[in-house]
Amino acid sequence: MPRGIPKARQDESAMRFTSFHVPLLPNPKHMGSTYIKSDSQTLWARNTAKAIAAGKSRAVAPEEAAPAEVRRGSKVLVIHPGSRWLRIGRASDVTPISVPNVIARKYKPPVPPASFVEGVSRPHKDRERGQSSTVTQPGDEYSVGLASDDPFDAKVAAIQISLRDRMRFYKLRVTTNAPNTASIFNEQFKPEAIPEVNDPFRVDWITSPPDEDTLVGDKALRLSDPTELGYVLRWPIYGRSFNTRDYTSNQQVLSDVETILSAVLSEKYDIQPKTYKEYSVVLVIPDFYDRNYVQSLVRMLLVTMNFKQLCVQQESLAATYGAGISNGCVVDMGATTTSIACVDDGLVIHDTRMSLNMGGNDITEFLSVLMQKINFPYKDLNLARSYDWTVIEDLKARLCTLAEGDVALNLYDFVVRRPGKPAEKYGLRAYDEVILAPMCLFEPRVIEFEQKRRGQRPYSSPDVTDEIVEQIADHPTQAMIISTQHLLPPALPTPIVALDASLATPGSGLQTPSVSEPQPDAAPAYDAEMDTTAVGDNGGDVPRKTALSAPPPVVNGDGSADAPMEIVDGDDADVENKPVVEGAAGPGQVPQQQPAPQPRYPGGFPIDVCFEASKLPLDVAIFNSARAAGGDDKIRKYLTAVLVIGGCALIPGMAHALESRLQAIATPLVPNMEKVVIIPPPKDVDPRVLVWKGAAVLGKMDGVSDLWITAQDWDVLGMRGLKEKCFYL
Ligand SMILES: Nc1ncnc2c1ncn2[C@@H]1O[C@H](COP(=O)(O)OP(=O)(O)OP(=O)(O)O)[C@@H](O)[C@H]1O
Repeated sequence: MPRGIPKARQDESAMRFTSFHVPLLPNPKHMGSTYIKSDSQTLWARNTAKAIAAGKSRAVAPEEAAPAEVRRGSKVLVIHPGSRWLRIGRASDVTPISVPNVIARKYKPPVPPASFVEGVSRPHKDRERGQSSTVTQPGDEYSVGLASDDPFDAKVAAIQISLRDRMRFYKLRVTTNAPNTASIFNEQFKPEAIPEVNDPFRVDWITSPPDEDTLVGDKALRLSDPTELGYVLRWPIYGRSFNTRDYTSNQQVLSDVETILSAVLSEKYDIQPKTYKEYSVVLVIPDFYDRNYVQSLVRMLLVTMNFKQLCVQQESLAATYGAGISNGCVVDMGATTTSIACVDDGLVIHDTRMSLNMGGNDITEFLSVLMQKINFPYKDLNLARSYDWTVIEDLKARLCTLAEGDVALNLYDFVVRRPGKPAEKYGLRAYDEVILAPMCLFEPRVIEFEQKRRGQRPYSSPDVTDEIVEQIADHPTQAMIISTQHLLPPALPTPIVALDASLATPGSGLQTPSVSEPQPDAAPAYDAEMDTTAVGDNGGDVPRKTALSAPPPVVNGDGSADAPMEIVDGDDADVENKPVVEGAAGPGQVPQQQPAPQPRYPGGFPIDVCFEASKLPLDVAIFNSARAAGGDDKIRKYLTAVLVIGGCALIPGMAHALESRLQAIATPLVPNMEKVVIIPPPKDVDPRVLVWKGAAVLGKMDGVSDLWITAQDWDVLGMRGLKEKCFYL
């Protein structure tokens, strides 16, 4: 304080005694950036200058004078490719067009039949007989406690136990014998034919081979029998990359993506290839993206299709723009994937990104299996046919719920529309099937993760795989998430179980727990007893296990990810899915002496870390994502702002189902945990298009001009240019 001036007078005048300006500390978020630090950056300036010069010369050319009024964003296309839907539109549009992301391509005979990979468990009997058999006979008992040696029944029973506990907690009555009553009704139901004139939703099937070599979107799905008509039907995007199972080469899949895009632009927007150079593109990519996927798409758009310039945005970031928030944990539940990421002031926090290998398709499939257990009245159901898939998708959208209060033995109806036959109206009785199906996201034991990745080849070329390895090593989120699994007592029912210790044998690829030395990060062992009391006043309003049998703490001193092999999600059946090396000793056998080779996965880990993490139950994964953002403060911050989007967010009761389960996990683990809050999408905004809308907001902003990269930039800088312009890494 300056001498001679009483403190009171200083306060009164409120004047500073110096004009020296103390500069603010640099923002730590940007300190890692190399932006404007290397010579290569000057290319932006040069390319921008070139573009401006080109613009000026056009402006003086009278024949190319710009139109007086152009709506902002009308020359910007926003493209959000999904595994089921392609969302596309001009940034100036209010909503995008949603087109099924599918293509039918003429094929030289023999045409391969439509591929359908079962992603969820099925009863043994179904597997033996083929897909569309009914299982329950009138009088059969199908309920909790069923004495059956079929692992499928055991899995369903476990989900039912969880449901019953929740219903008991909410004091809801369980209807005994409901499956039986429903089975008898469904078995006897005879459909009623709807005359064509009375069916406003009748489908105009394509029954003879059309002239076009390719059909896209809805038109492709109208082929009565693609194989018979000489077409192969394929969905080029799967999960957060390309569908490599159904394509033999990367070029084929890219060619299909390009064909779909140009067909949609031409048919819906009348934008022809020769005018692509006038349009800029905002491309929405997954948060946990595959570099090679992004690389290929960008090259296709800038070089092959020749769009003017491009900007890439990650889904969760776009979602926060769409919702008008700057911080939150974004949970995007799509058809094949559920992705989670926390966004902090307009930046995706790397270590919080998670991608679960499950979504709406699993709910659809599981619903169909459950329906067949109660004698689904439409006997010919075959999910490989697109019109039968639509029947179950429609039932799912109308019937499925996550609100326990909605569980009742209800009567529903549905219509089957098949080529060459009149539409048929069926009646259906169902009980808890409508809630068990979506519960598979929280109890993924019925999902066959191993089966899903069978037949898929890595899209990346070898050198790009190395980049992914590097990426995982740099951002070991998933490794960390798995390695810290043992700290988590799960919400009811147990989503994580200890892996049978007998499997942790030398040569099995799994390590025997070592607890000889105390570890600093070791978690306290949990008691194995169940406690189904309520958690707290409001948030903890579900029964839960407050205690769980956790294995001995197994944290490697160096924090490596091999230790967590002692815990996996799922049930014992998942053990089959582990990378057990041939020749490993089984329980009670003498282990072989010679060390078996360790399977090597990306990042040098003995397990496929991303794959294992992709099996986590939804609530556990969200908690882990928030935890990966930092300490308890971050968990409180992100769990009080969970933004749920994507098609599955439309399931009634989803918000409460997430809230209650997350609260049950967080309350005992996080001191002073507040109430978990699920942020609804803005009023009247469909959660399926929120990401697109957010990206469109960006496409209309003036500031976005700093984010564009041109074909020249791409040519010189490639992915590096993209990262520096669009991601702020
Ligand atoms: N009302 C509804 N109730 C339940 N599920 C729904 C509803 N509407 C859509 N879905 C499901 O949402 C899923 C599609 O979600 P979305 O449109 O976000 O997919 P996508 O972006 O193509 O998928 P992905 O994110 O996996 O690439 C489908 O499984 C669909 O059945």
